[in-house]
Amino acid sequence: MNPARDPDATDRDAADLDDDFGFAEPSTDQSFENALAKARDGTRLSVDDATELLATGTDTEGIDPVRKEEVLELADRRRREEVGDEVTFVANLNNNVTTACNTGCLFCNFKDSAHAFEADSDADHAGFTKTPAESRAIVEDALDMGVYEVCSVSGLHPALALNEEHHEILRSYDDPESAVNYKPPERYATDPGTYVDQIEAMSVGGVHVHSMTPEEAYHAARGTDWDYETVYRELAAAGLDSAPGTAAEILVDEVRDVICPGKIRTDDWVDAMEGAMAAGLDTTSTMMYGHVETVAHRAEHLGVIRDLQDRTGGITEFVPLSFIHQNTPLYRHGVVESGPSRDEDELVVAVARLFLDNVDHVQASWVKSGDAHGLKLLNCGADDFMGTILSEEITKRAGGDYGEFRSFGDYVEMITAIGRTPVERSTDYRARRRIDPDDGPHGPRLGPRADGTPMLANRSGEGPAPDGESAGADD
Ligand SMILES: C[S@@+](CC[C@H](N)C(=O)[O-])C[C@H]1O[C@@H](n2cnc3c(N)ncnc32)[C@H](O)[C@@H]1O
Ligand SMILES: Nc1c(NC[C@H](O)[C@H](O)[C@H](O)CO)[nH]c(=O)[nH]c1=O
Ligand SMILES: N[C@@H](Cc1ccc(O)cc1)C(=O)O
Ligand code: SF4
Repeated sequence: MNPARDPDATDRDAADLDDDFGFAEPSTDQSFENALAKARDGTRLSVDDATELLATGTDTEGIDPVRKEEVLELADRRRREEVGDEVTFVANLNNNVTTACNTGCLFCNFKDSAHAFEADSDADHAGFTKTPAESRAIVEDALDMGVYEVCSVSGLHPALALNEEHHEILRSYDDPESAVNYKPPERYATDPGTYVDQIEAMSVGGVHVHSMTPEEAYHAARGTDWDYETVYRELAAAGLDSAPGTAAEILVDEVRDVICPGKIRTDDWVDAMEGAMAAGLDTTSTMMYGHVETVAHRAEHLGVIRDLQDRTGGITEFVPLSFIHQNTPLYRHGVVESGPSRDEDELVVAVARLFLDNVDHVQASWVKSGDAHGLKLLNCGADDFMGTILSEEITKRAGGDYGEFRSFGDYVEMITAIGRTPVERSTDYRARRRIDPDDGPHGPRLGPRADGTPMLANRSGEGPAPDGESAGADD
């Protein structure tokens, strides 16, 4: 066990942490000024350049406010040159299938110990497992509200297998629980079905199914010799349209060893993403930052994503995920004192825009940052403001309280308030609809059943939820 993951650690300051983790202090042979000049000229940035920009110079402690503004301004200009003044968002729904997971990531409070879900368990848990039929009903309901996409990411439930053949393989192990993290569905109070069952259930009425992260694809292949392309092809045949690039966290193994020792390593994550794209799926890419990593790790992570995109071209967007700390093991055990500062959020968005010259879209998240700061991030290089989502469990359980829903009316008001043009998009950004702010009331039109009716308007007595209040589907 890594001594850095001392569960009794308390009240350590950042300097101690650096020592404890044994991470090198960021320093490069590049200067901030040179890196900035390269960004200004549009020269492709190196990982060292990105480190300097993220640090506003590794030669000084902390973030220099004047240098930060220089980086943000360049990124905002680059955004305008590359994608213009439109701000996109998607009419979508989150449908997490299960919170049962034994992977033990220390930044995550979404998961519940899978033992608590067993039929004969007395343990209390606040989580859930949905059957395929329940998933279908939730998606059907959301289709009627006009959604284009269902985004589905879940815990690695021990009874989840790709398909029946996978169940047979997993069952055939001696001691499948410890050998391949498997327990048969009959041991649990609720059977989630197979991954294929869940995708088939959600793939209804022409909705776009965005699901199966690299970590889930690993789980869907565990104990077999199937490669990722084979797994994703099977899922695509069941109706999967694209894969979320979460489970990326920080794509540097010395950081993964600390925050998610049970997860796949960086090379495996990259393999899974390549497998998804070889199977013809689009993907998104993410980085969850602001916990134990240094700016050099963030820069290296961006390097991994840019290289992957050079090889594949299938990444539609980059989604920075600001670490929400309040209820997580990392914070409760005193390993970190907080998530990232707003300055860090702004610099991550800006440097992503400048460094990822082959990824068109950078997302700002109202779930992670709230409306006001989310809008600020749209002036630091971001051009997408995520989606309506209707339900949010990951950030909420981690302690975030910016709510679970934004209506088209909210979006139009926010985006026009910063002088930009609101645009409804498809998941892959190929379908785009500019919205005339004066032509309200606003609702989705790209979804297979969308007719412009405001979302939630056809639900009795329910209006859009104000900030901080739940408007999502019940789990
Ligand atoms: C909760 S997992 C669910 C899917 C699957 N189990 C996996 O790990 O890919 C999805 C992603 O949520 C993000 N996440 C989890 N906890 C978070 C937190 N406290 N703050 C910000 N993002 C978080 C992580 O990037 C993680 O990969
Ligand atoms: N940034 C967050 C997202 N982003 C995902 C988008 O809503 C959408 O699924 C994607 O852009 C593909 O079209 N989702 C969350 O649940 N939480 C976030 O913080
Ligand atoms: N990153 C995923 C979706 C996602 C993001 C953050 C989360 O906490 C959960 C899911 C995507 O856009 O493809
Ligand atoms: S991040 Fe995903 S794999 Fe890790 S504990 Fe949470 S749900 Fe499980």
